[in-house]
Amino acid sequence: MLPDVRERDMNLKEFDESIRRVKDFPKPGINFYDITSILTNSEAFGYCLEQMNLWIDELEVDTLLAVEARGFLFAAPLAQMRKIPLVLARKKGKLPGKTWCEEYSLEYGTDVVCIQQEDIAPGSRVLLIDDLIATGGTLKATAALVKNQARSSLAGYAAVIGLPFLGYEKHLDDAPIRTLINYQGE
Ligand SMILES: O=P(O)(O)OC[C@H]1O[C@H](OP(=O)(O)OP(=O)(O)O)[C@H](O)[C@@H]1O
Ligand SMILES: Nc1ncnc2[nH]cnc12
Repeated sequence: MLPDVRERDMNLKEFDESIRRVKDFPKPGINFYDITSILTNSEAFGYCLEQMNLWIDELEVDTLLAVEARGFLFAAPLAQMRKIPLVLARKKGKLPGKTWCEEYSLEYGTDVVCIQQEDIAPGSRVLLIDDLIATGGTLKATAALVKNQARSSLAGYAAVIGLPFLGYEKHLDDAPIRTLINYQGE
């Protein structure tokens, strides 16, 4: 479902046009939604931050957790705007100190995501942020770290782009999902 767009914001067509598509990347058959073209368009980037900021209030969030690498770009300015902690979920081997890690499957492979044990205060209410949700595997694994290891609760899942035809809703059924734009197929 496409989101409502307030009149003073970008309209949905303009926002859609700000997202570059790259066919057959990183593998044949994948239609890649490239958010770097949002970052070079300050109106589009600002629209993302403004809308995500509303989700922080709506979902009563006190901590942001961003997924490597493209989730960082949206979560970092938001965390600073709202003066709330930003926790990084990174691929295995990138974070120093004690970590919790979880393996997951991707649309195009498998990977391992980790967070630092000291970074989330137990009892936090965490919004997970990424650029795009495809199968939901990345966010599901990250959510498991928040709930089972960090003993915190999940306020929701947030991303710029959703690809619901890849089935993420069935994997992320334990908290609200928020996306700015959804694509229904290739
Ligand atoms: O919903 P899923 O099927 O899990 O897929 C979505 C994930 O895939 C992409 O990241 P990728 O693993 O390509 O890493 P990158 O951001 O570091 O390039 C994207 O940025 C999401 O994190
Ligand atoms: N189709 C896609 N476009 C961009 N990032 C992705 N991550 C997983 N699938 C993707």
